[in-house]
Amino acid sequence: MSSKGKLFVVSGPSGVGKGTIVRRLDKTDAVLSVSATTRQPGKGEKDGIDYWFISRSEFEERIEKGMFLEYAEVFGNLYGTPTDKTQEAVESGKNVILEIDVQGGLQVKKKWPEAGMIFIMPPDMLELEKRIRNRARDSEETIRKRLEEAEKEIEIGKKNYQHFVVNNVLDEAVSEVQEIINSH
Ligand SMILES: Nc1nc2c(ncn2[C@@H]2O[C@H](COP(=O)(O)OP(=O)(O)O)[C@@H](O)[C@H]2O)c(=O)[nH]1
Ligand SMILES: Nc1ncnc2c1ncn2[C@@H]1O[C@H](COP(=O)(O)OP(=O)(O)O)[C@@H](O)[C@H]1O
Repeated sequence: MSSKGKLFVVSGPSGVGKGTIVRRLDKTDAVLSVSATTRQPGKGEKDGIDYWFISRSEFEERIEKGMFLEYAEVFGNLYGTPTDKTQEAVESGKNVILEIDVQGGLQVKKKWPEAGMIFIMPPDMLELEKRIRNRARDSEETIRKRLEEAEKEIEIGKKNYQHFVVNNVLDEAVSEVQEIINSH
């Protein structure tokens, strides 16, 4: 008999390095949840690997059917965590890591109070801006929106999350998140 896995939420402002960190976590006893989204796939992104890319009408149908553990609209697109896959992984004894925004994080916390809530902080706002710019993916308009949104997300994070990790030196941030997961 294997015991059940645990659920971890990893949030933080866009560009802080959440994706980079969660990709480097130990996957021996953990899986990354693959979210559904209505946004278009980016260059090199694969369906079922990075996201499940679905239409808005399909997404809305799945909301109606109660198929999401949580969902939220972020920068004009819908994002959601499929309940079935999360449940299956937890039942099979795997920890599940959800890299989701703070609105979704709060929904998970309500439904699943024992979830580990991890918030990734930037060293400072200038460094966050640099990282968003380095990605060279967003327009000036989008960059400004993401930075504005970042301030709000950090406020919500501070009030509602349990663990805080500053992503300054990447290796150190990865180790800190790993340690939180291992000791939860
Ligand atoms: N609530 C919720 N947010 C999600 C989900 N999947 C991704 N997100 C968040 O949506 C935001 C945009 O993600 P993405 O389009 O990949 O862009 P990026 O993270 O800014 O590079 C990020 O804050 C993600 O954490 C999900 O299933 N639920
Ligand atoms: N500790 C770090 N120091 C410097 N750059 C970083 C660090 N962590 C991540 N980055 C870079 O910042 C950018 C945004 O990271 P990403 O993981 O896409 O962020 P998020 O998933 O939070 O939007 C990427 O170009 C990534 O390589």
